[in-house]
Amino acid sequence: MPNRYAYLGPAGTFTEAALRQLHPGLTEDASVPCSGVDAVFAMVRKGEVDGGVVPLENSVEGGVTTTIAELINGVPLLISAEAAVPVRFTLAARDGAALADVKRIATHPHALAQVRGWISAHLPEAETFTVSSTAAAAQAVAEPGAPYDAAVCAPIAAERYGLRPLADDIGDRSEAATRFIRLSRPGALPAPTGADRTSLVAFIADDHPGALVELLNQFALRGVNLTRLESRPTGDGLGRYCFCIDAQGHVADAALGEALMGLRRICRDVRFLGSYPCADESTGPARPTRPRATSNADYHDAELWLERIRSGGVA
Ligand SMILES: O=C(O)C(=O)C[C@]1(C(=O)O)C=C[C@@H](O)C=C1
Repeated sequence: MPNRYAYLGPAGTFTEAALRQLHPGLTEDASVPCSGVDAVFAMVRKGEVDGGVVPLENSVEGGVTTTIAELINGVPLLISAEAAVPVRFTLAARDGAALADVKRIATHPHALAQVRGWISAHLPEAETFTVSSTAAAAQAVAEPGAPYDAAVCAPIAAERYGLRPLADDIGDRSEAATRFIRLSRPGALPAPTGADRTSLVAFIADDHPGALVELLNQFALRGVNLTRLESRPTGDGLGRYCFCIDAQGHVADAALGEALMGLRRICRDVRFLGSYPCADESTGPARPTRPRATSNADYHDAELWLERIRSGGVA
């Protein structure tokens, strides 16, 4: 049986586009739409599917909080792949409706945040409503007696649910993109490709001046570039945070491996979330020039040297 993947549905979401980018040719039976990000995590955790695709962050609106909270808490899952999808929004309505008829607009909260400027310029009187996804908004608008007049969704969702676009490309930022991740149950990691990313969550041991700097130094000293740093509440009380970190490189790289060992020594807990190939340059800054002496060969040479002097050899 082919692998089955859960995703934030229904059909026509940007998440489905990400799933298809990661698995071109995936059949309808092998893709399982879920009504929420938490439902995707639950299906993967229970082993009902082989993996799941969820949004992680958007270039305009930032992190998707449900995804981040699920990654931090509960039964650990691994990120085994990522995809970057450009997001272009359409305002779509039932056939026969004109822009002037639109009084109630439905969409996903992240999508709403990306089209706010357009709505206040073109439909300042319209009320907005948030639903579980952009495609769920399109589906709701298409229903007879729908409570909404229009949906902000992907052009493909408008088409799938038989809606007519009233305005295209209504995003306030034309270059907006969302980064999606594929979740897997813990198991063998994807092999290093030379352009990988590693994700983790660090929980500092005790709050003290410089605690965050100490954490960051583990990467800086070893020439490891970070592509994302986000503090999130641990849920244990006000003022308690953990740090979600994405770093360039694979855990199999000596420098990154040593940085993780450093974190393990100084943190209360470190949740490793996976090493996986980078989607493309749009998901992080261009590869930086590594500082001197942080390559795998440099680390190996230093390890051999230490072994030699420990066993009484000549340095
Ligand atoms: O609703 C969708 O179509 C989704 O895939 C979710 C989502 C998000 O969570 O950010 C994905 C991309 C867009 O930024 C808007 C919504």
